[in-house]
Amino acid sequence: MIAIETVGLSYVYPDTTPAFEKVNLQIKAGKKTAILGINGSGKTTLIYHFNGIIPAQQGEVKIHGLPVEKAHLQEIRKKIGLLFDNPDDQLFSTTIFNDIAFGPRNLKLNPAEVQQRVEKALERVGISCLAERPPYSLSLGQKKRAAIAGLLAMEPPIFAFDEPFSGLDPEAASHFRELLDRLVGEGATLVYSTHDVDMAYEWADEIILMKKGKVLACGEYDLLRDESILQAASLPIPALAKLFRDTHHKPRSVEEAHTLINHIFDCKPFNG
Ligand SMILES: Nc1ncnc2c1ncn2[C@@H]1O[C@H](COP(=O)(O)OP(=O)(O)OP(=O)(O)O)[C@@H](O)[C@H]1O
Repeated sequence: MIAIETVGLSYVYPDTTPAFEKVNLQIKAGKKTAILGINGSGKTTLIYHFNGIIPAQQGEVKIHGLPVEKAHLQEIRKKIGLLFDNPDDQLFSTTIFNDIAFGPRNLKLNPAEVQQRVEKALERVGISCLAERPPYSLSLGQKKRAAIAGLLAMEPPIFAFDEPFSGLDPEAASHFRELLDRLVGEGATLVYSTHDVDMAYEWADEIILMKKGKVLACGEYDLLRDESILQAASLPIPALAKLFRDTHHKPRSVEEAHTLINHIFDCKPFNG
């Protein structure tokens, strides 16, 4: 099943800067898809098209087959939750609780259900103790968690994240990844933008590689073992792909590489 589809999608900013041109994509449901590219590739502008924050100028976007257009925006925003790179763009209420409750209240859910969704979302991102704090008083990582809780409370089947791990410390990033993995395990679709090839290699099922507003390649994560494609995108080959380049092994995490190396050294004593 296709979660997000774009056909011939192009966008030029009002000052005539082109963001991307004729983008044709199919993002699979239930997968983690990384939109990978250097700065200015068009990743953010593309993601903002997914829920209609930026309306399509040319071409179209469909979410679960439903065109993203004004008449469907309410329905579209139930289907896809979008996280901005900067959580300050997403948090605007007097308290974190009210912020997270904003979406469910808009859905006209009864107060008990709103309360239950907010509490569950706060708990999932580990910030229940911050419910009554005003957003401005939180650290960046805490704000990011609060913004994510706002999406979780809407229970959409698709999540789109612009640079989800920027500004998070390693522990917070790791918790966030675990949370997102759980969501995907429960059937959610995840699409995120990044310029981090190592992260995309380790933590994406599918890759969309962009540069200067063009999609250079789409495919499974091991597309990132292809040095010529990465060169065209002005990106380096992932460290693990480089380390195991001349072997048939494809470890995707340091832990997997560690296990593999131990196994190799157990079999053949190391004399170096
Ligand atoms: N508000 C704007 N007005 C004019 N041009 C813009 C605007 N926002 C982005 N652009 C331009 O559109 C192009 C794509 O930008 P975009 O932010 O979508 O890329 P990106 O891949 O997300 O970059 P980054 O990794 O730096 O966030 C760039 O050339 C950028 O300068």
